[in-house]
Amino acid sequence: MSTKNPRRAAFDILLRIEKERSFADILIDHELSKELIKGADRGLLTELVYGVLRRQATLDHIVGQFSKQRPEKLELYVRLLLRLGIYQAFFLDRVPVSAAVNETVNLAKELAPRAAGFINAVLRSADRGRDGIRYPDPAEQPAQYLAARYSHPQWLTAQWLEQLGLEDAEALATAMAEPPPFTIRANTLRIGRDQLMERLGRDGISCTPTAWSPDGIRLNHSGAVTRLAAFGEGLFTVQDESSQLAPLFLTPGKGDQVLDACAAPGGKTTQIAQLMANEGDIYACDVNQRKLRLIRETCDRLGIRIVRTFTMDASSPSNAIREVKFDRILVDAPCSGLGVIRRNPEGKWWKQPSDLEQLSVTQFAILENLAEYLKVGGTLLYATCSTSVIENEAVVDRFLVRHPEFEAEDLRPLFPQFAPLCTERGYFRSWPHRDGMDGFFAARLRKVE
Ligand SMILES: C[S@@+](CC[C@H](N)C(=O)[O-])C[C@H]1O[C@@H](n2cnc3c(N)ncnc32)[C@H](O)[C@@H]1O
Repeated sequence: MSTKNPRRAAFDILLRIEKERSFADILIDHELSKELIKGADRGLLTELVYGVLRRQATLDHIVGQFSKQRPEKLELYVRLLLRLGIYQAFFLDRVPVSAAVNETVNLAKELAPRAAGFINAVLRSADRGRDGIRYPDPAEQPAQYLAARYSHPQWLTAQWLEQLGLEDAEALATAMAEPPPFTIRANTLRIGRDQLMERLGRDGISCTPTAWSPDGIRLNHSGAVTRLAAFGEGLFTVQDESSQLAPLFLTPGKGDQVLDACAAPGGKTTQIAQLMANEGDIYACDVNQRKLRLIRETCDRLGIRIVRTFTMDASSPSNAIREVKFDRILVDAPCSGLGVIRRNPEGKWWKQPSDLEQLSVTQFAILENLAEYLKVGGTLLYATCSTSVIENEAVVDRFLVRHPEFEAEDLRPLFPQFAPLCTERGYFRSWPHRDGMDGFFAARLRKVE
């Protein structure tokens, strides 16, 4: 049976991401499903694609030191081949440098024959000169330094510096360039966390309990967990620890009427159902009708019966919820995803600072629209997986000014166990480098009159 070179497959995927803005996970899954890449090469393909996307700016910076032409002026094929070669030679212990260079040059002979000599020369001189690579001076040009050294857009490193200062921003930049942890949540409607860990252990999966989430389990590998029998039996779902904390701050109770306004694919919807012991009503809505199927599938798998799904634009009035006053509303808002860029590294290169302002307009419109659907005394939780103040505190502040019937509740006295994860203003904000989970924000707003 024929096989495919994983480096060639990685090149093809990176090319499509550059040209079409396709998502890496979908392209990798598609390639692997063809079963033309075997054994350890399957892991190598994933590592090459994600590694190059995560380290792209650093790889270009290194190329720039050994090429007369600036990396952004190079032909796309040549730039991608050099990124692949430098990534293997500098960041992959499992590939000897000689193999990294030779394999890349062989690929170049096939894909960009006229540039094969140039690629060979750059890779070999980069290897010889690896100890002399220079980066911008962190004291003089901290944003440029973090951007080149840890491979992030410079406007983003500038934002981190403003929020955290150099030392902390450097720790964040380091964490954001690493692969993320792989975390699941036990479906406590069917099994306790300890029991599930025992079961996973018997299946040969090594794991540890999460530090903060009571139902979270961190797996020490990210293999195909959805193929495990325990997944099919609905004993767990995949969800980052930060995302597992948001529903806890909402405190939904048995028998409540709950609106999950931006619900797909349903990670938090199903956790809310768990917290309600599968009793009450959850209206799970999303503007994207196709994604509602994912919520229903997960509910079926986890044995959740109290969720009804609707297509709804949460930023404008809807007939679907016209008659209802809710005890709890979750707004897990559409956002930039700046807190999860290590999971979707391709996305960080597509975002612009102006996106944050635009998103904040939608986020505010969703809050404004949903305010009236909450009962007096009820709680609305506003959450994002963004680290940006523009999408978080600024949206909440603006909402509170316009809606004096709401007040922000300080999470620290209500949840003393999570106080170390809260900001000075009593909002939840997690950071990958400090807390070992994704970057996340949540504000608990109570309707007082
Ligand atoms: C952060 S994701 C939600 C994740 C989900 N809560 C979970 O835990 O699995 C944001 C969702 O908001 C949806 N969305 C975007 N704009 C919306 C709008 N105007 N009204 C309702 N949903 C919207 C997107 O389709 C996306 O599924």
